[in-house]
Amino acid sequence: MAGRWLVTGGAGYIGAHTVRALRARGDTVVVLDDLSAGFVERVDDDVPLVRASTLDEDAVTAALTGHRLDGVLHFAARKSVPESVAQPLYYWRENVEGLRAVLSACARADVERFVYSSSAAVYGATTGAAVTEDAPCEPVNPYGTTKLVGEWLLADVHRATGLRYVALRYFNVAGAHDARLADRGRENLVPIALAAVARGDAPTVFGADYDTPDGSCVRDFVHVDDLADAHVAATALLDGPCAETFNVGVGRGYSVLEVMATVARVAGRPVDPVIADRRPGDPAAVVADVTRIRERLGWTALHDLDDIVTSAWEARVTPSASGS
Ligand SMILES: O=c1ccn([C@@H]2O[C@H](COP(=O)(O)OP(=O)(O)O[C@H]3O[C@H](CO)[C@H](O)[C@H](O)[C@H]3O)[C@@H](O)[C@H]2O)c(=O)[nH]1
Repeated sequence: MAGRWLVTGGAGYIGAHTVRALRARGDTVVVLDDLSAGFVERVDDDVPLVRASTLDEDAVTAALTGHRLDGVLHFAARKSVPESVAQPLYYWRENVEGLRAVLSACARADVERFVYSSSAAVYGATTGAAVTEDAPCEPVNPYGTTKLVGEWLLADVHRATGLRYVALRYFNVAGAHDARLADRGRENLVPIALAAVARGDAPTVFGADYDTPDGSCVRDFVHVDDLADAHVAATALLDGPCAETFNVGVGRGYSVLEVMATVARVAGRPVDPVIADRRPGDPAAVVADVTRIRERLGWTALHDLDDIVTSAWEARVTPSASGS
């Protein structure tokens, strides 16, 4: 059934890609975004944009009732690990209090379908083996803590009111559908490495002495278009009672050095990275077990690392000081 969705953070990188995928299915979308990190150019002219913070419960309620919406995809949040370490109170307000306010608005507007952006950061330092959704959650930074508390809040509300929800734990998201929707931030490996190579600078590898095949960290890189499709697939579960959590990754790890080699190939330029010290807080390997999402949703990633880096290279835009 085509839905009528409020997409919070719909002017952000992942939110805007998901708006595109929902509309391609024929769903109706209203975006709520305070544009603190999002960009108005990412919102199509024929999509209503409510310029408000998720902390403004009355504005969220009015958007839900005014547009007769029946579900929420909640992307609006802060997502920088180092920033969360420096400013935990800010992260608890934006990510936890923001979610609480949106859920409260849902209760007031009788909206009972909810998709939540969670993160592999909820697991903390994993053993390196592919991690299932039942693995212990022991986040190692405030960003991960706020995402995990959000999952607990959803579970509590589900038990109390029957709220139907799906929580998606994203692994390392990269790539772009096109330049307009692309990630404009410089917070993650792929955009940082591509920007360095475009400038003619050597990218940096944080640590080549890990207990991994080539010594650099291993991550599970998922294309943002695949992630957007996972959200569309997840909405189907909300037609009935639902309280589920899924990893969203490819199920295969690539090392930072493998990413550098892919960047060199895609950019057609030699890349000779600088090997630097380990970055504090980095687990050696984080890879998703994707059995559950494949079996329950029939979703599987279609794009590999080559597609991810190629799409990000083709869509690269002028670096901005902030934004995502
Ligand atoms: O210039 C760089 C940038 C990053 N890295 C390395 O590349 C890997 C990936 O780093 P990112 O910062 O791109 O991503 P993280 O794995 O640290 O974190 C990402 O994935 C997490 C979940 O696993 C959270 O979702 C988080 O928000 C998201 O940024 C790390 O080993 C990092 O040290 C480099 O070597 N050089």
